Amino acid sequence: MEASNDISVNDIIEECKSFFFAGKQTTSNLLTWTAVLLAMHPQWQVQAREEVLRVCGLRDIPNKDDFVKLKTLSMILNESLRLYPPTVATIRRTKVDAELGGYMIPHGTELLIPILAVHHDKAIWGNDANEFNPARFSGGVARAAKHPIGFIPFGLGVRTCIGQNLAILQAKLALSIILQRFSFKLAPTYQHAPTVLMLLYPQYGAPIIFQPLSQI
Ligand code: HEM
Repeated sequence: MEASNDISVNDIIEECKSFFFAGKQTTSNLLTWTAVLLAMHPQWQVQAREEVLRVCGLRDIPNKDDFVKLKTLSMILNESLRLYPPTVATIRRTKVDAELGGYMIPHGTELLIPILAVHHDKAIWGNDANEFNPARFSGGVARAAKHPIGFIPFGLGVRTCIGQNLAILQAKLALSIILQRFSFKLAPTYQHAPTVLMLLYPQYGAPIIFQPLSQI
């Protein structure tokens, strides 16, 4: 029997499941790590809050014109995605025999692209590769690393993440609203233990204490 090119109901259900998984945990993961990093580095939290208040005021939810002005927040999100990329690796399979960096890769070989390792490579990021320094992104993503594709939290090429703009938009929106209203710090029970369970998670959770700015 000839295979049908029609999209079945089952195909659509499977696509929806992919989008729910690919979209939800990754973005909430990004928000978690960014909150942890801002709690660990209060000077960046203050800078991010000052920017949000300057651009959006005390209560207004950022609109589409505001988003491009939130440069510090963009730098912070990029640095968070660099240090703690929710997706730690991606995979490619060669369709033909290929040569890559002087190596012959036979057709059908699976290659693991270690996003987490690339993001912590001192040859690409310098000696402070393991430190939180959003300022490295101040000249834009292209200038942050010594290699043009040193920053790949959303993968690369034709199969790059389809939801990356949505993820950044959601993260900026959520963080702006939080920064406008709360100051936050790590709870004494926080233990820093990034671990991979499909995605990169804080193994013992991320207990954070939020204090309304109105009470400070
Ligand atoms: C911080 C949030 C996110 C991160 C870190 C992330 C990361 C990634 C990565 C690394 C890939 C593999 C790309 C490659 O192999 O080159 C991917 C693929 C994908 N992502 Fe995301 N993603 C995020 C958010 C989202 C959102 C919000 C959606 C949808 C609403 C989404 C949907 C997808 C889909 C459908 C693919 C498969 C694309 C394809 O194979 O053509 N992702 N993502």
